[in-house]
This record gives sequence, structure tokens and C-alpha cells, in this order.
Amino acid sequence: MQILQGEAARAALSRSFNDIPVPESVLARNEQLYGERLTPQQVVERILADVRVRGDDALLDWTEKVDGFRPTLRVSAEEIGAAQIGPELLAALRLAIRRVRDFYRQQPAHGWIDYGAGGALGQLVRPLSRVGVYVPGGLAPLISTLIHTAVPAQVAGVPEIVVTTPPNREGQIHPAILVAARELGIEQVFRVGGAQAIAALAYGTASIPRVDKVAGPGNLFVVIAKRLVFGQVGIESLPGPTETLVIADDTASARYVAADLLAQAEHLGAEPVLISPSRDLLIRVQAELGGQIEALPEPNRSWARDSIESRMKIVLAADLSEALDLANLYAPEHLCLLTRDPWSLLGSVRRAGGVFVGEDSMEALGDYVAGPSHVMPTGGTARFMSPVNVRDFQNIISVVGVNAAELARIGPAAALLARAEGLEAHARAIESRLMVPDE
Ligand SMILES: NC(=O)c1ccc[n+]([C@@H]2O[C@H](COP(=O)([O-])OP(=O)(O)OC[C@H]3O[C@@H](n4cnc5c(N)ncnc54)[C@H](O)[C@@H]3O)[C@@H](O)[C@H]2O)c1
Ligand SMILES: N[C@H](CO)Cc1c[nH]c[nH+]1
Ligand SMILES: [Zn+2]
Repeated sequence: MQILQGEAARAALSRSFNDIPVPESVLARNEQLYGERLTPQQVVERILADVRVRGDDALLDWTEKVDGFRPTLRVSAEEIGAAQIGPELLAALRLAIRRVRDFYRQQPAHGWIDYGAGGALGQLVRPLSRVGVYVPGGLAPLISTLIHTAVPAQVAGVPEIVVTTPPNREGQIHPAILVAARELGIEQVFRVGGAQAIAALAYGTASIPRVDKVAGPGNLFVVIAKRLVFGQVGIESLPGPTETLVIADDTASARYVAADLLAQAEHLGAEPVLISPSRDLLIRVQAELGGQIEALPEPNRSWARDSIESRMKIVLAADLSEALDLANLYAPEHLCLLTRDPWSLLGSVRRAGGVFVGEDSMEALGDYVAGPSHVMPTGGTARFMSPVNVRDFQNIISVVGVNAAELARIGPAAALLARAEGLEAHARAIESRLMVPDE
């Protein structure tokens, strides 16, 4: 594999969300499904327009066409109640819920009101009323994603959560997703995925209630749909196909570096990036990757090989400082630091969804039980977006309650600014309170 350096590395790691690459496999599947090589954007536009007009019928038609099954949309309370998983998996699921909940309970997310000499100013914080959570399920049923999205919303105080997730070819949802919903007290789960699920949550249908905000990651179709419905509904961020950037030096274990790259490479469409100041490490990791890919079972081997062969970038940096500059430029979803003294690099990290410090804090642990939500910004959007968190599920309402003395002090300036804007009624509204009342 080609090793990039200097300007070539900078060019390869600079990106704009608008030119997010569409894998050839997606275009080929679209040709099969639609008889022409439609882009995901074109497909999503059709789906959104159709669901908006035809509601549930459109959801069923698109699910049948794309997922191969015409499902009963709502999972009944009996099905949620009857879902079973083994005791060890249940214990793991409960551990994940507890650790994510404990993490988000630490996030400062309260309102404040300052009662000063001039009256009161502050911010009220209120939970959103109804939130939609998208749980990916195209290739792997991402049980953990339900936990990592719904729990921060619940900590924020959201009373109603609506879950959508695609059914498998038998029209089923993985029982652990239903058990997780039950553990979280979520009653509304719908068998629908992709852009049609996002459309349903944004517009509402006879079966699926319209929500105030849609959260959760997904493939290109999901991400594009979320981008297109923004404004009609709130969108927490645009977490799409996953990516991991590892910075490793000559002290890193090539085995661990390869394992961490492959852990994310097995997500379809993932982008693995490795940056090191050591050419020797880069060569050793490539050899390890070959062996570890071969040792994976199918279909994971094919998914990981596709990510490594089609999208992996390998960069030789002059030193760790250049490695961090390049990482900040790329703004990865996951930044993994596998160096002699990883904590010394933390101060230079400026753009990333999450940073994983040292070889015992592998990103795969973060996917499940570390604590922070694994739903993190991708595609370079970490330049301006953050991982899912409590604030995503709250409104802030500004409070203004100044008293008469304060009004007398600051009112004239406001009236002056209003007249400078040519807004006479604004000025008069202020001055009407400044006038001494007639005896
Ligand atoms: N960034 C994050 O925080 C994060 C977290 C978890 C997962 N992810 C990403 O989520 C993604 C999950 O993808 P997935 O595909 O497995 O599941 P998914 O649920 O996101 O998408 C599957 C759905 O896509 C739709 N679809 C697929 N091909 C289509 C086509 N040709 N036309 C119309 N619709 C189509 C179908 O409706 C299908 O049900 C992965 O890329 C993974 O990396 C990201
Ligand atoms: N790494 C994915 C994106 O952050 C999330 C995930 C869920 N399950 C396994 N991995
Ligand atoms: Zn993962």
C-alpha cells in the first residue's frame, strides 16, 4: 500500500463533507434496484417525497424493495415483553446502560438564573418532548447504538423515545435490541430503516409519530436523509460510516494497531487511517493487517478487506507533532493514541469525536461499555459537531426579568440602537416605560 508523506498526505486527509465518496458497490446496487446508477442523494430525495405523500404505504413499499421484506411496522408490546437473550448478554447490556448513564449524569446540563441588583437573567433548560432514535441494522444489528443514543436522551429528561431499525430478511429485529428497549422503558419500536425511517420520524405517518429531533447514526442513505430533513425536524449531528485514525510510534505494538484498525474496518464503508513517524512500524502493521484479515470469519473478512483495500490511508509523518496536525486537519470520528507517552499528546488534540488514550483504551471498548456515547461525528464534521450528548436533547430558553432601576440604566442605549436600525416602534416600546407617568 502506498505510504503518503508531506503535501500528498495533507491533500489525502483534507476533506469536505460535500464530496463524501460514494462506494462503487452502492452505485452498482442502485443500478440493480432502480435500473439506473442513481446517487444515494437521488434515491433519498425520491424516498422522502414519497413518504411525505403516501406515509405508511411508502414505508412498506420501500422496505420491501430495499430490505426484501414487507414488515408489520410496529413491534407489539407483547413482542418486546417476550424477547429473550442469554443471562451473560443481559448482564453485559445492563453494564453498558449503567456506564453510559453514569457518564452522562456527570455532564453539566442545568439551567441557571442570576438574581442580581438589576433583576434576573438566566437560561431555562427543558428536555425535548419526543425524540426519534435510529438504530442501524443493515449489516449488523447495532444493539449498543440504541443504548448509546437513548440513554443520553433519557438523562436529559426526554419522556418519549421512538425507535426505528431495519428488519432482517425474515422481518425480525434482533431480540437484544428489543430487550435493550425493554430495559430502557422504551415502548415504541418500528421495523423500518434507511431514509424511509428518517422521513417517517420527520414528517410522521399514520403509524409512526412525528418527533422533535432525530438522533442516531447510519449509512449514507440515513445521513443524507437526516441532512435533507433538517429544519423540518431537529437533527443531533450527521454520524455516518465510521472512521478511525491511529497515531502510533515505534513503541506501539503492530498487533494492537492492526487490531484497532480492523475493528472499525469491519463496519461497511469505514475509513481507516494510520499515521506514524516510524516507517518500520508502518511496514509491520501492514504485514499484521494481512494476517489478521485472513483470520477473520466471513462476512467480516470481506467487509474489513473492502475498507482496508479501498479506503485505508497510511501516512509517514516527520514527527508526532506533524502527526497531530494531520489528525486535526482530518478531524476523525475516533482518534487513537498508541505512543510512548499518549497523555502528553492530549493537549494538542483539537478536532475529533473521541480520543482513546493508550493501548488499554481501545476504541472497540468505547463502542460498548467505556461510558461516552459511540455516536460520534464523521466525514470531517468533527470540525463543528460533537458526539451525542445530553445537550442534544434539551432546549435552552433565555430568561429576561430586569427591574425598573436596571431598565432606566440600560434602556436608553437600547432605544438608541433601535433608531440606528430604523426601528422606531422598538425604540418607543422601550421609551414608553422610561417616561415618568402623568400625575
Ligand atoms: N458514526 C457513528 O457514530 C456510527 C455508529 C454506529 C454505526 N455507524 C455506521 O452506521 C452504518 C450502518 O450501516 P448499515 O448499512 O449496516 O445499516 P443502516 O441501518 O444504516 O442502513 C440500512 C438501510 O439502508 C437502506 N439502504 C441500503 N441500501 C439502499 C439502497 N440502495 N437504496 C435505498 N436504501 C438503501 C435500507 O433501508 C436499509 O434498511 C455503518 O456505516 C456504520 O459505520 C456509525
Ligand atoms: N464504531 C461504531 C461507530 O462509532 C459504533 C459501533 C457499534 N457497535 C460496534 N461499533
Ligand atoms: Zn465499531
